Parts: sequence; C-alpha cells; structure tokens
Amino acid sequence: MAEGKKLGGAGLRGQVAGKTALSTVGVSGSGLTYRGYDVKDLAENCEFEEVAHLILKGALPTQAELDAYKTKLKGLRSLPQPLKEVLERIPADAHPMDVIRTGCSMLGNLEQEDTTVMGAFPTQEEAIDRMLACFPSIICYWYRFSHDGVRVEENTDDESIGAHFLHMLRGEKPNELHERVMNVSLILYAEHEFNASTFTARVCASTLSDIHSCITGAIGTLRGPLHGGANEAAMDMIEKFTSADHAEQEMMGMLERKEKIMGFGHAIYSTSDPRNAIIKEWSEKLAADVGDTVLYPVSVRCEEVMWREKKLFCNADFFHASAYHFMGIPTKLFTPIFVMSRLTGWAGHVMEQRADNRIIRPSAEYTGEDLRKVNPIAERG
Ligand SMILES: CCC(=O)SCCNC(=O)CCNC(=O)[C@H](O)C(C)(C)COP(=O)(O)OP(=O)(O)OC[C@H]1O[C@@H](n2cnc3c(N)ncnc32)[C@H](O)[C@@H]1OP(=O)(O)O
Ligand SMILES: O=C([O-])CC(=O)C(=O)O
Repeated sequence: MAEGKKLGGAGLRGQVAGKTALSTVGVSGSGLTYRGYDVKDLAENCEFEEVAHLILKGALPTQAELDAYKTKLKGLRSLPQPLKEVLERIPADAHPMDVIRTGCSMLGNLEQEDTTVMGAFPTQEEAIDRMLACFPSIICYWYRFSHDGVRVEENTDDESIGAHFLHMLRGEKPNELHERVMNVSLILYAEHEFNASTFTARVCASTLSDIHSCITGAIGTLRGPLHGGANEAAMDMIEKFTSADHAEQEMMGMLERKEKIMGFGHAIYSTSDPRNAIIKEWSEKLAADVGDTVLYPVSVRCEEVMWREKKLFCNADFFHASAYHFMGIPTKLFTPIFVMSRLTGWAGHVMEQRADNRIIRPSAEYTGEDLRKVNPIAERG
C-alpha cells in the first residue's frame, strides 16, 4: 500500500488547506480511496459512470440509478452549433488542452450556470452532467475536423463515455478490451484530493464564481507537464527508446544531467502510486494484444532504473502513456482524456467548497524592500 511521504517546505506541502469527504491520498494502509472505497476495488468492479455517480451524487448507484444516469448522459452529448463553429476555427496545431479549455469556456457562455441568487447554484448538477457528457464530443469534434476534415457525429449510441470517445475518434465502435481499459483509466484519474488543478477549482469556487470558470481554470492547471501533462511528456520520451537497453543508457544520462523524468515521483506518495500497478497491468495486456515487443519492455526498464538509481517510482501517468498508445490514441489527446475523468473530482470539490464556503485567501511572507518614498521622476535612474 502506498504511504505518505514526510511533507514540508515550499509549495504549501503538508499544510491542510481545507476539508474534504471525497478522497484520501497516501494515508498509510489505504493508498487512494474515493468516499471510502479503495480505488483498486472500484477499478476492478465498476464502470466509470458508477464512480462519477459516487463522486458527484455521494453514493454508488443501484442498477436502476446507473441505467438512468447513463441514459441521461447519453442524451447530453451533442454540441450547440455556435460551439462547433468555434471549434472549427481552432487550428490543427493548437494544443488540445487549449481546445478543451476554450470549449469549456464557450459552453459557459452558451449555457450559463444560474448564479442569480448569490451562493445558491440551483443548476450546478445539470451543468456538471452536461460537461461530463459533452467534453469527449468537444475533443473529438475539433480533432476530427481539424485533422481529417470530418464533422463527427456526437450522438453515438455507446453505453459508456470511454466507448463514446473512442468511437468518435476512430469512426468505429471500440472492442471490449479497449472499452474496459477506458473505464479503468477514467476511474483511476477521477479524483485526487487537493492536487494543483483541484485546488485551482476550489479557489475559484470560493469566490462564488460559476462552475465553467472553476473547470476552465482547473483545465489550465492540469495542462502543465508537472501535473497532467506528464502522460504526454512520458510518451514523448519512451517512444525515442529503441530497446530496454537503449532506454537504460539514455535514462542514466538524463539522471547524470539531473533532468526531470516525466511520469515519476509524486508530491504525496512516498514509495508508490497505487494507480500505477493497475494501469501497468492493463498496459501489459494491451502490449500482448498488439504484439508489442519494444514499448512495454522499455517502460518496465525505465521503472526499474528509476527505482534502482533514485528510489523514484512511476506515478499514474507513466504506464498510461504506453496503454493509450497501444489503443492507437494520439499522444496529444492523452491529457484531454485526463480532463474527461478529473472533471468529476473537480466538480465534486466545487460543490463541496460551495456547501461550506469561506473565500480562500492565504497570506504571503514578504521578501521585498522596506517602506520607501516615491522619488520625483526626474530624479530617478
Ligand atoms: C497523475 C497526475 C499527476 O499530476 S502525478 C505527477 C506528474 N508529474 C510528473 O510526472 C513530473 C515529474 N515529477 C516531478 O516533477 C515531481 O516528482 C513532482 C510530481 C512534481 C513532485 O514534486 P516534489 O514533491 O517537489 O518532489 P520531491 O520533493 O519528491 O523531489 C525530491 C527530489 O527528487 C527529484 N525528483 C522528483 N521527481 C523527479 C523526477 N521525476 N525526475 C528526476 N528527479 C526527480 C527532485 O528534483 C528532488 O531533488 P532535489 O532534492 O531537489 O535534488
Ligand atoms: O495529487 C497530485 O499532486 C497529483 C496527482 O497525482 C493527481 O492529481 O492525480
């Protein structure tokens, strides 16, 4: 089981910045839990929509509740025409995280959350379900239009969000293995306490701003390579290695040059990220499925070298890189998939913050000049 590390120093490390009932991260003996359920248990036994229901509505659904929730989400997949027009104007070389950030923001203009009574938010759950249902459509609509000149059909009949995404991306329904891996992946990425992007969402929520602003800010924060962007950065690295031995040689050089190696280390976990073993197992299955003899052994060797040399372990992002690659997903869409999932955690935290709010406003230790007088401009320089 993953344990917490000794926390202190810069980056607000180790400081309790608020309360949550949504998840525990790195608590000794239980690596990661969502509302009291072990993430491993959830990944083995649930579909992503069940976990979304758990996070957003407070409990795992009954079969009837799950069926109704999936039917509701299926009915919310289509995009408003003005949003499609905006997506069609974004160039193919745009960063897909910027596309989903713009898409979320534009949706907030077209389908505004009701914030008329200060602090009431009567339509927040509707707005969240809508984003959950249509974020995959935003990503795929832009990707297929800008790369293939195709206006993708957003109203597929796929039962799950993961299958819906792959269907729009490829123009055909995914097989069972790929649908299952998408479910597992979306579950693993769904929630992680006060990580940087979630904290961004909570800070925004604490000003009583609207839900689309909270989520837009969180997307921008997840984009960075030290956070969600690490899955793409890890892929960019491992695809350059031609064999496990080559990977080891290059990694040793990077460590000697004190370069950061993406997909390794964690702000809270000390010896392992509990999500890694789960996605690694699925990556291995996918490698066997596609007959890979390079990328998976390369990834395993990277893991061995980092542990042997630095006692650094793979975080959730590292084996997601090879897993997504084996499913034929373009690297630049890896972090937007993270958004499709983490939206549930962000939104859960926004609702939790709103339910017991005080504006988040920490203090700073001043390191600047002592009090001084403004010189007349002619005397400066
Ligand atoms: C799944 C979603 C996520 O957001 S998981 C994080 C994804 N990010 C990455 O994979 C980026 C690479 N990793 C990192 O930059 C850090 O490990 C992150 C995750 C930011 C945590 O930072 P922080 O808590 O400050 O690290 P730390 O105090 O444990 O660092 C201790 C010393 O080890 C080093 N270190 C850490 N990670 C790496 C790495 N990936 N490659 C090489 N070195 C690493 C640190 O630089 C630090 O070294 P030193 O003590 O300053 O000499
Ligand atoms: O908790 C963190 O700092 C980063 C992380 O793993 C996540 O957001 O999933």
